[in-house]
Formats: sequence, C-alpha cells, structure tokens
Amino acid sequence: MSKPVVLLAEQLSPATVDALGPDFEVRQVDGTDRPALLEALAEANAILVRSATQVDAEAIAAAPNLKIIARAGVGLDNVDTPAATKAGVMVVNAPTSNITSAAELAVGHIISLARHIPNANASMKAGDWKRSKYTGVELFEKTIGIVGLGRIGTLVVDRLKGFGVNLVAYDPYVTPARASQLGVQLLSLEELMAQSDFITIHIPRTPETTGLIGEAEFALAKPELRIVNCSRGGIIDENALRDALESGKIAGAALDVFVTEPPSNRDLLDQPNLQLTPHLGASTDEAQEKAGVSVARSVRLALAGELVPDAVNVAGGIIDEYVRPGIPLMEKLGQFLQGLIGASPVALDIEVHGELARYEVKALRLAALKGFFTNIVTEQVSYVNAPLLAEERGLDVRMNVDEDSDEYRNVLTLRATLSDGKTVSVSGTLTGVKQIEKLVGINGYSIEVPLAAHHLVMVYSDRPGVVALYGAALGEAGVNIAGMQIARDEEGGQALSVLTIDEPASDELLARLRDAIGASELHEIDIVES
Ligand SMILES: NC(=O)c1ccc[n+]([C@@H]2O[C@H](COP(=O)([O-])OP(=O)(O)OC[C@H]3O[C@@H](n4cnc5c(N)ncnc54)[C@H](O)[C@@H]3O)[C@@H](O)[C@H]2O)c1
Ligand SMILES: O=C(O)[C@H](O)COP(=O)(O)O
Repeated sequence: MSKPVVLLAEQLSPATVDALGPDFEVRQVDGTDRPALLEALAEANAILVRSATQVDAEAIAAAPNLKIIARAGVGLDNVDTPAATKAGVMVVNAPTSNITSAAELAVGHIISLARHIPNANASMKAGDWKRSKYTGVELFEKTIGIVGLGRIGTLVVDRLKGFGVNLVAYDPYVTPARASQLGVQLLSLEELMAQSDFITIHIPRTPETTGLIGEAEFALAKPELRIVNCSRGGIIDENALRDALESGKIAGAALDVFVTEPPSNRDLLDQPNLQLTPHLGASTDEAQEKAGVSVARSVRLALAGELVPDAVNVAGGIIDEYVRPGIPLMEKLGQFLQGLIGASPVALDIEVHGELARYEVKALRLAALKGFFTNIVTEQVSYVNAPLLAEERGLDVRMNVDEDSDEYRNVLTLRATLSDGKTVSVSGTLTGVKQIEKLVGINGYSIEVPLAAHHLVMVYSDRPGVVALYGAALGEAGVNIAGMQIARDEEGGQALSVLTIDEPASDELLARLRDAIGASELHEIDIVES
C-alpha cells in the first residue's frame, strides 16, 4: 500500500521530518512557485507551510486528498481556513512554538533602536568611527507601550520589567485586572500614543487592526517615540510611517513584517532611522524545531483519523484519555443510526450517560456527526466539516450529558427525531479491559451485541420459529451469523433481532428474509472504519 504523501512547501527544521517518522512519503516543493505547488497538491494528504505559501481556496481545490494544512508557526493569514473547513480539511498551527523568539526579537529591536546598534555597526564596517552621532537613550524610567497583551505581548512585558521601565498597554480585549496582575496600566490607543517613548506591537492583522497606527496616531506621538512592529505588516500604515520618520515626527522605527513580503517600497525602507529584519521573529533554531515537531505530531494524528489538539477549525478541544475510546464508538453509532433511519432527521440528540459525563466530551459530538454523515454525502466527511453539514441541513443537534447510568459504567445514545415526530435510537458502550464496542440498545430494546462490520436488524411479530426461518435463509445464501441477540417488548408483541454477519447481505437475500419472517422493518447496516 502506498504511504500518505506529506508535502513540505517551505524550509522547515530537520526535526520535522524526524518527527514525521517513516510512515509517510515526504515530498518537497517550493510553495512560492504556484504552478509547482498546485501540481504537487494533487497527490498530497498533508501540507506543511510557514508564512510564504498561499494555501487559498484554489490551492485547496487542487488537493482532493488533502486532510490537513499544518502551519509551522502562529499566523494563519496565508491559509484560507473557511475554504479548508468547507472541504473538510483540518487546519493546525503551532501556537506557542515561536512566541519566545518573537518576543526576544522585539526586545532586541527596542534596545537596538535606543542605542543605534545597526547604524553604528554599518558605519564602522564602512570605516568610520563616529561616537557622538550614535549617542542613544536609556530605557530606564521610560514609558513603553505594548499594543496587544496576548502571548507575545505578555512575554515582552516580563522581559522588559528588568529594565525599570513604566509599562502601559492597549488591548481592548484584556481586563484591567489582568493588566494590573501583569504590572501594566491599560490605556486607550490615543493615551498610549501620547505617553510612550517606545511602542511595540503584538496583535493579529484583522480588518480592525489594519492601519491601526496611521497619520492621526503619529500626530499624537512624542518626537522621541521609537516604534517596533514584529507582529504583522500593515498594522502600522507604511506611508504614514515613512512620513513620520522623514519629517522627524518620531525618532525611529523597526519593522520585521511588511504589507508585501519581500517589501519593495524603497521610500520607506531607505529611511535612515528605520531598522529592518526580514520577518525573522520565528527564525531561531529553537522556534523552528518546536514548530516543526509540533506540526509533525498534528499531521500524524490527523492522518490517523484522530482529533488534533492544535486544530483551529475543529471544536473538539483537548481529549482526555478516558474519553478517547468513546470517539470511534460514537462514530460507529452515528453510522448505525443513519443505517436504521435511512432518512434525514430534524433533530439529533447525543446523550452521554455515566462517568464520562465528568469529562469534556465535545469531541463525542463531532464523532457522532462524522459517523452520521459518512455514508450519506459524497464529499469527505471529517471532524472539520461534519458540524457544517449538520448546519447546512438544518439539523438541530443537542447534547445531553448525565452522570447517571443504570446497567453500564457509560452508555452513549444517539436519538434521531424524524419529521413526523417519530424517534429512532441506538445505544452503545465499551466493556471489559479490552474495551469491546457493543450495541446495548436499539429503539428502547435492550440488547448486547459486539459491533461488527455488517449487521442485520429485523423487527417482526414475536412468535415461535422465526429464528429458524431467518437462519435457514441466511444459511442457504452461505452467509455466516457471527453474533445474535433477540429482544421483545412483550410476549407475542414486537420482537427485534440483531445479527452480526461475516459479509454484507445481497438485496435478493434481504428480500427473501423480509418475506420469510414477515418483517415490519429490516435494515442491513454496514460500518465503514474511518
Ligand atoms: N514576526 C514574527 O515572526 C512573528 C512570530 C510569531 C507571531 N507573530 C505575530 O505576532 C502577533 C501576536 O501573536 P500572539 O501569539 O501574541 O497572539 P495572541 O492571540 O496571543 O495575542 C494577540 C492579542 O492581541 C489583542 N488584540 C486583538 N485585536 C486587537 C486590537 N484591535 N487592538 C489591540 N489589541 C488587540 C488580543 O486581545 C490579544 O491579547 C500575531 O500577529 C502573530 O502572527 C509574528
Ligand atoms: O506567524 C508566525 O508564526 C510568524 O510570523 C513566523 O512566520 P514564519 O514561520 O514564516 O517565520
């Protein structure tokens, strides 16, 4: 069998390939070479990128076998996550891999700006010895404004504290209590612009933050202001920055990120009081190794059909070891329920009874939906797009979690409500040290049958001799019965037989069985392993 193809579209740490291991065919492509990328995507099951590869809707459409887009870093601006979600493709990043490196670069730029290190270096390399020209300023007792008190902003705060500075911040999504816990005073953007000697930016680029610092904001600044952006290009308006530097409105700036990368606007880049790095925030051995190993782990999980903690478009969250075995069981119950109803329900109740109720079980909801839609849509169904498929069909999905369970330690039940108000349900559990997956209920009938690949569910009026009838029909067709359980509502009432069989039953055999026992319901239910 051929190995899944993992495409490396950018320069990643060698630790990435080591962490992927031998189970994949690893291919390299230059993600910035568009035709080569689209061609390579045709056979890819996974793609690993940094920030230079555009994984947009066109790229995703060119990759019919793609299961996961892994960003070896933080920012996902180059990945069309909604398009990936629609196509059932998981998107993951490595959210904490490079935050220390990015924070350290920002602090480095602040110190370099204060002491003219890059310009002094360049001047000496050119043969000069100019001491007074490069007189700088101390950080001690200066006001430093942090825009964005998230992961990186907080690390910058921690690192700057040792310099004896006054720390202020602008972040409308952080509470004053959290800020004061960090030893930072929250201000409005205008106040921060007016009071700061240094500003460092650590926010995502969104429609709200694009051009956040422009002409109007620079108009409020002190002439001593030095501003650093190691987050995303365009948060500082590049034309307004050029004007502020050129006119001496502010003292200096440092940029690691640009609207277009690589940038070409020389009128900005050539400003003498602007220091530059080519998007180096994450470019350390440590960050690259952490990012590569982290996404390699996510790729392994995703290609094994498992939920991935770092997925950004899957609502499964962290999955406890106790919950994990319930996921494949719930997926199978989803398939089983679909096989029982063979129609589109209006509501789906997902019930978790027993000790499992003490854990985070959101992942079971995804598993139920994935199983339910697996055999009824042509597109790939994954944990990613299963909730979307439910939403598109107007399916009312409800989750009911309850610690009480009578007979078993845990019981998972899926209950569909059809448009005529009728309900159909199936329950399952895991038993013994081997955690055997068993069906323990169908439409309120108590049974106990291990789940298998092929099942027959028959409903008929309770009377002697029925087992012999269906046994004979199956025997004549050469279909072996592997397991069987019979239940009934009352003597002489409705009876239900569940059989596990070694191979699927043909339509002809199903018709014969129906006639032989006078079944009011007969379902052949096949479970596809995902
Ligand atoms: N230069 C690099 O190589 C490099 C490396 C890593 C991360 N980054 C970038 O750094 C940025 C920050 O990363 P992070 O991991 O700290 O993100 P984060 O999500 O942890 O924090 C972002 C913070 O920004 C705040 N925020 C959001 N909108 C805001 C607004 N309109 N005004 C003010 N604050 C706002 C949020 O409340 C949050 O606290 C991201 O853009 C990321 O892509 C760059
Ligand atoms: O968002 C990020 O992780 C950083 O901007 C780093 O991007 P890079 O992986 O292209 O260096």
